[in-house]
Amino acid sequence: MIILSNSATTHTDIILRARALGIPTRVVHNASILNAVGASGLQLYNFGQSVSLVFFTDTWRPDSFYDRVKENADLGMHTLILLDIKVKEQSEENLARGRKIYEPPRYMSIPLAVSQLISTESVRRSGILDPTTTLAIALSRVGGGSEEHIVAGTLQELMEAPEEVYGEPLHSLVLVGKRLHHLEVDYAETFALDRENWRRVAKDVYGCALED
Ligand SMILES: C[S@@+](CC[C@H](N)C(=O)[O-])C[C@H]1O[C@@H](n2cnc3c(N)ncnc32)[C@H](O)[C@@H]1O
Repeated sequence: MIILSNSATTHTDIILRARALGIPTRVVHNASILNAVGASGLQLYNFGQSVSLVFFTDTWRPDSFYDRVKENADLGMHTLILLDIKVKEQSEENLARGRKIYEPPRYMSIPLAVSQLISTESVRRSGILDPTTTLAIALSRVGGGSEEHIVAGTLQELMEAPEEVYGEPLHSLVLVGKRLHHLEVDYAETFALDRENWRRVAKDVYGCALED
């Protein structure tokens, strides 16, 4: 059995279970969003823990990701947020009736992800996510040639941009940490919705030493 990369709990679990069954394993290292996120211009060694954001419902709004984001933010680190995908999901009724009918696939969009982050901030209130002063970078289809889209801005700018700006899923979002290097700002400026505001926030709010 060959596992393409061993970078997450799922992979480690599969390898350990295969070994326990006496199945030979071999890891072939592979590209992953965990390193391809470097396409944003943010340096990989400035990232903290990655988190996943799931679709909120009226009754289920899990926000434990916020604690990880806060830990990263307190250290000035960037946070990679993986966005929920729902494929091969059954409705409760079809599940209950044992019907193998699946709902259409759903992929969390960047504006939805940002609105969920802002609504979580309004509940948790640590002040780490602010619509106009938190910078973020949205990435879709990284490594997908002309289908790759990278868009940078404040949370508010990203939430208000039309969905077409982001291209097709899969999408990820990076919250920019305060320990921001001026080269990261310069590089990601190419992707900014509003270049002037990107530099202004980086300089005035993040305290990044930028040349005017
Ligand atoms: C299970 S996770 C990661 C799995 C994948 N094997 C990897 O390590 O890249 C799936 C999530 O990763 C992110 N993702 C994976 N590939 C991506 C890509 N090419 N561009 C942007 N985000 C991606 C999306 O947020 C997606 O919902």
